Amino acid sequence: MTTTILKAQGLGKRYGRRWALTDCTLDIPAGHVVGLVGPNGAGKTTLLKLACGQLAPTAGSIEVLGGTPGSSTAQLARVGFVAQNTPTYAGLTIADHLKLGAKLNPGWDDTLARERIARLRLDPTQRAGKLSGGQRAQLALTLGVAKRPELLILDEPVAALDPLARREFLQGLMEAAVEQELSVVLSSHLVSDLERACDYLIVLVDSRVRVAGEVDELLATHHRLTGPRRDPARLPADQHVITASHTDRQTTLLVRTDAPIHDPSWTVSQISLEDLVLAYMHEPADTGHRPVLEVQR
Ligand SMILES: Nc1ncnc2c1ncn2[C@@H]1O[C@H](COP(=O)(O)OP(=O)(O)OP(=O)(O)O)[C@@H](O)[C@H]1O
Repeated sequence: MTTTILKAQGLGKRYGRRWALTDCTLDIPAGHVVGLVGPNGAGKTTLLKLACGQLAPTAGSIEVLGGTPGSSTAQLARVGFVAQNTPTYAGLTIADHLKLGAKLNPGWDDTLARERIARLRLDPTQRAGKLSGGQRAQLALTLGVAKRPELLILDEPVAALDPLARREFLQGLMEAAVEQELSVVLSSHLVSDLERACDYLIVLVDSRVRVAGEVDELLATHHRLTGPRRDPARLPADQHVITASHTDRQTTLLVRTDAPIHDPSWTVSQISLEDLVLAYMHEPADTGHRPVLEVQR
């Protein structure tokens, strides 16, 4: 079993003169449910399509499960891809989709597919065009997991679903990940969904990776500091300021540091995953150790 599911080095993709992804360097370990988050147009779909071999890089390199994406039938069989809007064939029944899955995928697990459809109480004779958005997404997920890939990639699979359908979909995804020892990468705009489903996070903004790592580790190394007003540039060198906001008398910082914060003038508080994602979404690409979001109140 490969220990790295995705390794990108200086990866870039250009459409005409416009870069959709720039200088992307990533090393994602196996065994995680990885959340890829970022605003519209950040490059998420581009990265996911590069990972499954639907696009070829313009610059740099990408390896998935130790191989070149889309380079062989064997490589294609190891990676499942559920595209945006969970596409299915409207005129085909659920049973037809399973037959097609069996025909196209050498590792197809028909028992798993049928059991999953039964568990979801879906009627195999129903045409996909007559399913609800949530049911269609579940069908697409079933096709993805029954292929028995080592890595399943999903591009905004829950975007069109209501909160209950989203929860059921993510529950099914997490169960499949555990039961089948499957690594998963999914993109979403909804941090609350990522919080529930993911244990590894990548924030992509303006075609660049801003932060990537295990959720627990990211939350343990990012802190909100509140205290008397001060210049963030004078913080210890190991405290990297992600955002800074000030009132006349008070400064609030979101900092990243591996070391404990001893300065008694700060009140240190934990941050949520949403705080972390929003902070990095504000961070411009070329930051060093200087404060990156200055807000005057
Ligand atoms: N086929 C294409 N031709 C030209 N430009 C493209 C093409 N596909 C994507 N782009 C551009 O590349 C950038 C990244 O697009 P991408 O679809 O990867 O972003 P995204 O993060 O998935 O966005 P969203 O959240 O809206 O789905 C965007 O500026 C987009 O306009």
